Amino acid sequence: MPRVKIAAGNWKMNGLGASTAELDAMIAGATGSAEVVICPPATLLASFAARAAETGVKIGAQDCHPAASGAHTGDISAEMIGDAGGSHVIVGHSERRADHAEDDATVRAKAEAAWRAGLVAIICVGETESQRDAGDTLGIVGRQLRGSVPAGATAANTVIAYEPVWAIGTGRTPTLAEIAEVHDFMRADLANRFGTEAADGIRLLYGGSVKPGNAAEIFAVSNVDGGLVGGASLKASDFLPIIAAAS
Ligand SMILES: O=C(CO)COP(=O)(O)O
Repeated sequence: MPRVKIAAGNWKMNGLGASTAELDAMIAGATGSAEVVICPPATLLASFAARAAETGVKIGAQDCHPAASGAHTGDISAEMIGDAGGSHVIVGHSERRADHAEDDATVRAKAEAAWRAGLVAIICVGETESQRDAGDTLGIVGRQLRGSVPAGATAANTVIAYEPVWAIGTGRTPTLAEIAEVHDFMRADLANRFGTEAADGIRLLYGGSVKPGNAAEIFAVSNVDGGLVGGASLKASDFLPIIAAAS
Protein backbone atom coordinates (compact mmCIF):
# COMPACT_ATOMS: atom_id res chain seq x y z
CA MET A 1 0.00 0.00 0.00
CA PRO A 2 1.42 3.42 -0.85
CA ARG A 3 2.36 5.45 2.18
CA VAL A 4 0.53 8.77 2.62
CA LYS A 5 3.15 11.45 3.06
CA ILE A 6 3.25 13.59 6.20
CA ALA A 7 4.07 17.28 6.53
CA ALA A 8 4.80 17.74 10.23
CA GLY A 9 5.61 21.10 11.77
CA ASN A 10 7.70 21.36 14.93
CA TRP A 11 7.22 24.85 16.29
CA LYS A 12 9.81 24.29 19.03
CA MET A 13 9.75 27.13 21.63
CA ASN A 14 7.90 29.52 19.32
CA GLY A 15 4.33 30.69 19.22
CA LEU A 16 1.97 32.84 21.26
CA GLY A 17 -1.78 33.18 21.19
CA ALA A 18 -1.47 35.48 18.19
CA SER A 19 0.01 32.58 16.20
CA THR A 20 -3.45 31.07 16.01
CA ALA A 21 -3.90 33.11 12.82
CA GLU A 22 -1.12 31.04 11.20
CA LEU A 23 -2.79 27.81 12.30
CA ASP A 24 -6.08 28.98 10.83
CA ALA A 25 -4.39 29.81 7.52
CA MET A 26 -2.73 26.38 7.48
CA ILE A 27 -6.04 24.65 8.17
CA ALA A 28 -7.71 26.64 5.40
CA GLY A 29 -4.94 26.05 2.90
CA ALA A 30 -4.03 22.41 3.55
CA THR A 31 -6.18 20.86 0.87
CA GLY A 32 -3.93 18.17 -0.59
CA SER A 33 -3.55 14.48 0.22
CA ALA A 34 -0.73 14.90 2.75
CA GLU A 35 -1.30 14.19 6.42
CA VAL A 36 -0.59 17.43 8.28
CA VAL A 37 0.57 17.45 11.90
CA ILE A 38 1.39 20.67 13.74
CA CYS A 39 3.27 20.49 17.02
CA PRO A 40 3.01 23.82 18.85
CA PRO A 41 4.45 24.49 22.30
CA ALA A 42 2.48 22.88 25.13
CA THR A 43 0.90 26.22 26.02
CA LEU A 44 -0.98 26.22 22.70
CA LEU A 45 -1.76 22.51 22.47
CA ALA A 46 -5.33 22.56 23.75
CA SER A 47 -6.42 25.69 21.90
CA PHE A 48 -4.85 24.49 18.64
CA ALA A 49 -6.44 21.05 19.02
CA ALA A 50 -9.85 22.64 19.58
CA ARG A 51 -9.40 24.78 16.47
CA ALA A 52 -8.17 21.89 14.35
CA ALA A 53 -10.88 19.48 15.49
CA GLU A 54 -13.04 18.28 12.58
CA THR A 55 -10.40 19.50 10.09
CA GLY A 56 -7.75 17.44 8.33
CA VAL A 57 -4.99 18.94 10.49
CA LYS A 58 -3.71 16.97 13.47
CA ILE A 59 -2.05 18.47 16.52
CA GLY A 60 0.91 17.04 18.38
CA ALA A 61 3.21 17.83 21.29
CA GLN A 62 6.99 18.09 21.28
CA ASP A 63 7.82 15.85 24.22
CA CYS A 64 6.20 13.79 26.97
CA HIS A 65 7.25 12.26 30.27
CA PRO A 66 7.37 8.47 30.43
CA ALA A 67 5.00 8.36 33.41
CA ALA A 68 1.25 8.95 33.19
CA SER A 69 1.20 11.31 36.19
CA GLY A 70 3.12 12.10 39.34
CA ALA A 71 5.68 14.33 40.98
CA HIS A 72 7.49 15.60 37.88
CA THR A 73 7.37 19.38 38.05
CA GLY A 74 7.18 21.03 34.67
CA ASP A 75 6.65 17.85 32.67
CA ILE A 76 3.55 16.76 30.79
CA SER A 77 2.43 13.20 30.20
CA ALA A 78 1.24 11.54 27.04
CA GLU A 79 -2.16 11.13 28.67
CA MET A 80 -2.33 14.90 29.19
CA ILE A 81 -1.47 15.46 25.54
CA GLY A 82 -4.29 13.16 24.50
CA ASP A 83 -6.64 14.85 26.97
CA ALA A 84 -5.76 18.22 25.43
CA GLY A 85 -6.72 16.89 21.99
CA GLY A 86 -3.29 15.98 20.65
CA SER A 87 -2.84 12.84 18.56
CA HIS A 88 0.95 12.83 18.09
CA VAL A 89 4.05 13.52 20.16
CA ILE A 90 7.63 14.06 19.04
CA VAL A 91 10.13 12.13 21.16
CA GLY A 92 13.91 12.08 21.06
CA HIS A 93 14.41 15.31 19.16
CA SER A 94 18.13 16.08 19.05
CA GLU A 95 17.53 19.32 20.94
CA ARG A 96 16.09 17.30 23.82
CA ARG A 97 18.78 14.65 23.54
CA ALA A 98 21.37 17.47 23.81
CA ASP A 99 19.68 19.98 26.15
CA HIS A 100 18.11 17.44 28.50
CA ALA A 101 20.59 14.57 28.20
CA GLU A 102 17.96 12.19 26.89
CA ASP A 103 19.42 8.83 25.92
CA ASP A 104 17.91 6.09 23.79
CA ALA A 105 16.37 4.32 26.78
CA THR A 106 14.59 7.51 27.83
CA VAL A 107 13.35 8.11 24.31
CA ARG A 108 12.11 4.53 24.08
CA ALA A 109 10.22 4.94 27.37
CA LYS A 110 8.62 8.11 26.04
CA ALA A 111 7.57 6.36 22.83
CA GLU A 112 6.01 3.59 24.93
CA ALA A 113 4.21 6.24 26.97
CA ALA A 114 2.87 7.75 23.75
CA TRP A 115 1.48 4.37 22.68
CA ARG A 116 0.02 3.77 26.14
CA ALA A 117 -1.96 7.00 25.74
CA GLY A 118 -3.04 6.15 22.21
CA LEU A 119 -0.76 8.72 20.56
CA VAL A 120 1.45 8.33 17.52
CA ALA A 121 5.13 8.65 18.47
CA ILE A 122 7.30 10.66 16.08
CA ILE A 123 10.70 9.27 17.05
CA CYS A 124 13.73 11.33 15.99
CA VAL A 125 17.21 10.10 15.15
CA GLY A 126 20.20 11.69 13.45
CA GLU A 127 23.95 12.10 13.50
CA THR A 128 26.05 15.12 14.46
CA GLU A 129 28.43 16.69 12.00
CA SER A 130 31.49 15.09 13.59
CA GLN A 131 29.81 11.69 13.49
CA ARG A 132 29.12 12.15 9.78
CA ASP A 133 32.67 13.35 9.16
CA ALA A 134 33.91 10.23 10.91
CA GLY A 135 31.89 8.08 8.51
CA ASP A 136 29.67 6.92 11.36
CA THR A 137 26.26 8.10 10.12
CA LEU A 138 24.65 4.72 9.56
CA GLY A 139 26.17 3.32 12.74
CA ILE A 140 24.72 6.14 14.82
CA VAL A 141 21.33 6.13 13.14
CA GLY A 142 21.13 2.34 13.45
CA ARG A 143 22.04 2.45 17.12
CA GLN A 144 19.50 5.19 17.84
CA LEU A 145 16.79 3.35 15.91
CA ARG A 146 17.38 0.09 17.74
CA GLY A 147 17.63 1.86 21.10
CA SER A 148 14.80 4.36 20.72
CA VAL A 149 12.11 2.50 18.79
CA PRO A 150 10.33 0.08 21.12
CA ALA A 151 9.30 -3.44 20.20
CA GLY A 152 5.81 -3.30 18.74
CA ALA A 153 6.29 -0.40 16.34
CA THR A 154 3.69 -0.34 13.58
CA ALA A 155 2.60 2.01 10.84
CA ALA A 156 -0.27 3.10 13.06
CA ASN A 157 1.68 4.01 16.18
CA THR A 158 5.08 5.18 14.91
CA VAL A 159 6.65 7.70 12.57
CA ILE A 160 10.43 8.01 12.36
CA ALA A 161 12.15 11.31 11.62
CA TYR A 162 15.72 11.35 10.36
CA GLU A 163 17.16 14.73 11.31
CA PRO A 164 20.90 15.22 10.84
CA VAL A 165 21.80 17.52 13.73
CA TRP A 166 24.05 19.65 11.51
CA ALA A 167 21.19 20.32 9.10
CA ILE A 168 18.79 21.67 11.73
CA GLY A 169 18.32 25.40 11.49
CA THR A 170 21.47 25.82 9.42
CA GLY A 171 20.17 26.03 5.87
CA ARG A 172 22.42 23.08 5.03
CA THR A 173 21.03 19.73 3.92
CA PRO A 174 22.56 16.41 2.98
CA THR A 175 22.61 15.61 -0.73
CA LEU A 176 19.60 13.71 -2.03
CA ALA A 177 21.83 10.64 -2.36
CA GLU A 178 22.88 10.95 1.28
CA ILE A 179 19.26 11.24 2.37
CA ALA A 180 18.37 8.19 0.28
CA GLU A 181 21.23 6.20 1.79
CA VAL A 182 20.00 6.82 5.34
CA HIS A 183 16.31 6.30 4.57
CA ASP A 184 16.96 3.06 2.64
CA PHE A 185 19.08 1.89 5.55
CA MET A 186 16.37 2.76 8.10
CA ARG A 187 13.71 0.91 6.09
CA ALA A 188 15.91 -2.19 5.94
CA ASP A 189 16.80 -1.96 9.62
CA LEU A 190 13.13 -1.68 10.61
CA ALA A 191 12.30 -4.65 8.35
CA ASN A 192 14.92 -6.74 10.13
CA ARG A 193 13.35 -5.98 13.48
CA PHE A 194 9.65 -5.73 12.78
CA GLY A 195 9.17 -7.63 9.52
CA THR A 196 8.67 -6.28 6.06
CA GLU A 197 4.99 -5.56 6.37
CA ALA A 198 5.24 -3.31 9.45
CA ALA A 199 8.43 -1.69 8.18
CA ASP A 200 6.88 -0.93 4.81
CA GLY A 201 4.06 1.02 6.44
CA ILE A 202 6.06 3.14 8.87
CA ARG A 203 6.51 6.67 7.54
CA LEU A 204 10.11 7.92 7.49
CA LEU A 205 10.36 11.71 7.54
CA TYR A 206 13.37 13.82 6.71
CA GLY A 207 14.00 16.90 8.86
CA GLY A 208 16.62 19.64 8.77
CA SER A 209 16.32 22.87 6.77
CA VAL A 210 13.31 21.72 4.75
CA LYS A 211 12.04 24.82 2.92
CA PRO A 212 9.48 25.54 0.19
CA GLY A 213 12.34 25.52 -2.32
CA ASN A 214 13.73 22.06 -1.52
CA ALA A 215 10.73 20.14 -0.15
CA ALA A 216 9.58 18.61 -3.45
CA GLU A 217 12.96 17.16 -4.37
CA ILE A 218 13.55 15.82 -0.86
CA PHE A 219 10.08 14.26 -0.63
CA ALA A 220 10.68 12.54 -3.97
CA VAL A 221 13.70 10.66 -2.58
CA SER A 222 13.39 6.91 -2.11
CA ASN A 223 11.85 6.02 1.25
CA VAL A 224 11.23 9.66 2.24
CA ASP A 225 7.60 9.90 3.33
CA GLY A 226 7.48 13.60 4.10
CA GLY A 227 9.19 16.03 6.41
CA LEU A 228 9.53 17.23 9.97
CA VAL A 229 9.88 20.95 9.53
CA GLY A 230 11.06 23.51 12.06
CA GLY A 231 11.46 27.15 11.06
CA ALA A 232 9.49 26.86 7.83
CA SER A 233 6.46 25.47 9.66
CA LEU A 234 5.82 28.65 11.64
CA LYS A 235 4.27 30.66 8.83
CA ALA A 236 1.48 29.44 6.59
CA SER A 237 3.15 31.14 3.63
CA ASP A 238 6.15 28.79 4.06
CA PHE A 239 4.42 25.67 5.34
CA LEU A 240 1.57 25.50 2.82
CA PRO A 241 3.91 24.99 -0.16
CA ILE A 242 5.69 22.29 1.86
CA ILE A 243 2.35 20.61 2.57
CA ALA A 244 1.59 20.85 -1.15
CA ALA A 245 4.94 19.23 -1.95
CA ALA A 246 3.95 16.29 0.27
CA SER A 247 0.57 15.92 -1.42
O1 LIG B 1 14.52 20.26 14.00
C1 LIG B 1 13.77 20.35 13.04
C2 LIG B 1 12.40 19.83 13.09
O2 LIG B 1 12.20 19.03 14.20
C3 LIG B 1 14.22 21.02 11.79
O3 LIG B 1 14.33 22.37 12.03
P1 LIG B 1 14.57 23.37 10.79
O4 LIG B 1 13.53 22.99 9.75
O5 LIG B 1 14.35 24.72 11.37
O6 LIG B 1 15.95 23.11 10.29
